[in-house]
Amino acid sequence: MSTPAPLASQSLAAVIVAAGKGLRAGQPLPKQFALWRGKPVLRHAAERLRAGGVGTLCAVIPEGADALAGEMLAGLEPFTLVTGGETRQESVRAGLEALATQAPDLVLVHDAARPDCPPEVIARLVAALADHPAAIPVLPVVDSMVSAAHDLMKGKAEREALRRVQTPQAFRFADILAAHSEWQGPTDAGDDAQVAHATGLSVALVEGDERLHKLTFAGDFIQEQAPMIRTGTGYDVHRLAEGEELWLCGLKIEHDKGLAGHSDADVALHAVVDAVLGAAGEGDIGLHFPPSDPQWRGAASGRFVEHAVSLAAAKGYAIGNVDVTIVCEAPKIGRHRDAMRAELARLLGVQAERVNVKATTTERLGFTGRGEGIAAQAVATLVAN
Ligand SMILES: Nc1ccn([C@@H]2O[C@H](COP(=O)(O)OP(=O)(O)OP(=O)(O)O)[C@@H](O)[C@H]2O)c(=O)n1
Ligand SMILES: C[C@](O)(CO)[C@H](O)COP(=O)(O)O
Repeated sequence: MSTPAPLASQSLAAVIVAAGKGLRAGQPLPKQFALWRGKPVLRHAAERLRAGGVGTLCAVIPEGADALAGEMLAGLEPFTLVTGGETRQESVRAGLEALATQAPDLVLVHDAARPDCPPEVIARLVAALADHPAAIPVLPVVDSMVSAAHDLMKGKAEREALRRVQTPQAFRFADILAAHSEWQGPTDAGDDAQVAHATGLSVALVEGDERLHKLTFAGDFIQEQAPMIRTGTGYDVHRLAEGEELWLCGLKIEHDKGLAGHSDADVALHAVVDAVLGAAGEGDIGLHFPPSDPQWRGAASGRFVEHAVSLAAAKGYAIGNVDVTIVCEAPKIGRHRDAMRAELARLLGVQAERVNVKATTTERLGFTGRGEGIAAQAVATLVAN
């Protein structure tokens, strides 16, 4: 077994197996090349791995599919294309052998047919490799289980001892390459964890994610047709306090008080971030940038906007338009409106024409009326690429 170096300094590559026939999915093309949420399944899988920190990608594809796969992966260089085998196991081995000249420290082996890989799963897998040569994402079984003899129940199966296994599966590269090379059994192992385990490697189990669902049947494609347009709303409030800076829509505004908060407390950008995350189905700002995390202390909220836009882009969506309303008695927003609009558009990566900044007072009523705080609400639409 290879000795691990500190994880941060280790190179991470991925083998994406995309050489199957996809017969059960019944798509006009093998399922990994079919469109899902507006983009080819293989493209989604590759983009999500990149977003999770993967460097070199090796896509294992059917014979003769180089041009098609190359077009689908354009812009995601560096990647290599390798011809797969009759079974998934043979395809994985071909991918690992193709990576051998680069000898990455760590490798993820991933089904192209699982297009939505959350970066946090990759983080959990890589962290587990500090203590184990292999790590796989698993989920609990929620239905009761039986063993079967044809169409008759044979006996009860112990659900508590079972897990559903997903990909990506993570390995120290030298170990999994050796395990595949040493394998003497039939070449239809269910997955690479089985190959690793059979050669004596310990395999850590980390929490998987339902988003890693494997596209298998025609229904997976019918139900997953992406809406062309998605909408999200955001709302945020921060307290006005003396001695604080006032940041609104990414601009520092001169005022006798500023907004208090863990980051720069830009209440308008926070509302926009929540609107974009909401439209993308990616939770909220607290999930991605927890106030308990010291790295976000004093952070410029523009970073949060850019991250939300990148998450939407990874799902195949671009900003349609964003409309934000700032609710305060003072300062007066009107004279800053054009600059705010321009800066917000820059952060969102769109023309200013797609952005609108409004302001209102609450007629001196409530906390905004008394000048105790500023509120903001936003609406964002996303359009499928
Ligand atoms: N010889 C093979 C078989 C499968 N795979 C890949 O392994 C993953 C998981 O396999 P599965 O979902 O079973 O895909 P298919 O074998 O293509 O599906 P089917 O059994 O419906 O034909 C898929 O990304 C598939 O492309 C592969 O690279 N090489
Ligand atoms: C690798 C795998 O996706 C882990 O769950 C699974 O074993 C693939 O099985 P399939 O029969 O090739 O769909």
